[in-house]
Amino acid sequence: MAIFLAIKLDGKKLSQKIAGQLQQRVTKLKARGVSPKLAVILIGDDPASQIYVRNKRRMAKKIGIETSDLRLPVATSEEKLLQIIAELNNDVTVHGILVQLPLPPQINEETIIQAIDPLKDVDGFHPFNMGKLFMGAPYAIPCTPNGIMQLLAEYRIPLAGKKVVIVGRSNIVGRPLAALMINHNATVTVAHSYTKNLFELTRRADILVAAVGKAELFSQTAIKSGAVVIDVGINRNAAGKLVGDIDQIKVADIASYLTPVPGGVGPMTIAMLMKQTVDFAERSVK
Ligand SMILES: NC(=O)C1=CN([C@@H]2O[C@H](COP(=O)(O)OP(=O)(O)OC[C@H]3O[C@@H](n4cnc5c(N)ncnc54)[C@H](OP(=O)(O)O)[C@@H]3O)[C@@H](O)[C@H]2O)C=CC1
Ligand SMILES: Nc1nc(=O)c2c([nH]1)NC[C@@H]1CN(c3ccc(C(=O)N[C@@H](CCC(=O)O)C(=O)O)cc3)C=[N+]21
Repeated sequence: MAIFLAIKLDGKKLSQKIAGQLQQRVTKLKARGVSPKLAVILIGDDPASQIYVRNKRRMAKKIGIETSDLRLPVATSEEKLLQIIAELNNDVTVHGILVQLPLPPQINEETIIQAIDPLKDVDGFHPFNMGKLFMGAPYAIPCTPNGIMQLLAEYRIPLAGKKVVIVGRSNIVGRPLAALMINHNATVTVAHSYTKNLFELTRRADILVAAVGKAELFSQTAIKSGAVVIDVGINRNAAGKLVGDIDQIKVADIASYLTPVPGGVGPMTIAMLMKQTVDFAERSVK
């Protein structure tokens, strides 16, 4: 049997290359009097969101994107949040608005997402943007799925006619990624917690995307020899170490390509968030 030593899909490196390109676009925008600005709202203290906010601030600073981080107490009311979003929608100096998910239970996620101006919706979660994406004519693309597509394109990994299995059907990752993969002519299967014989299914995938949130759920027996494996999961293992949904060491022996954790999908998510903000700022002057 062929032994593959997987090629690393280096999201950290590609995100830095993209940051360099964005820096130049931001310089041009600033020369025209427009300073791209992203507003981030974080309610409470979800650990994955904390990492995200920190890394975002760092990359925005490097590129020259202004950020305003609003940290609100976990008891914030839905009315208060809606009022803040309305102000940001009306603020012409703000090009992108992102509300960190998950939200505390007193706030309805759907209500909040629908309150964001779709033209400032950098996450691409508004039904207008999700609808456009599923119809094959996206306006804003959710950042994590977009980052995955950019990484596959950078390494010239073909998608047309490939069997893609996505495990996870969240609005953040699985569903929009399924739409993008369909748009790129892949044959897509989406698995979730009700899926039967999960590993039998994933073993047939040419490209496997794991977006579950269960530390090292997928090992060798779940993967076809030579498959491309994308690890979206961000988890802490028993020893407190940051690990993905893939058993990286074992799967590296049989996959052809593999995204590391950290340094794979995570940095690409941030790069795509920055790109979306710059895209919106450019559209505001055209
Ligand atoms: N690197 C990055 O940029 C990002 C990383 N993440 C990480 O990715 C992971 C997933 O995030 P997110 O999509 O928001 O998570 P959610 O919890 O919203 O979704 C998890 C999905 O996995 C499914 N699932 C749960 N258990 C199983 C199982 N045993 N077998 C098969 N499917 C299962 C769920 O099924 P069901 O729908 O039936 O409940 C659900 O569809 C997390 O670790 C998160 O931290 C998230 C966003 C960005
Ligand atoms: N409205 C909204 N949009 C999101 O896109 C969103 C969200 N809410 N809530 C939380 C999840 C999670 N998420 C991550 C993004 C980047 C890293 C990231 O930078 N990861 C690095 C970090 C490593 C580290 O610093 O330890 C890496 O994987 O290399 C992690 C997690 C976006 N999410």
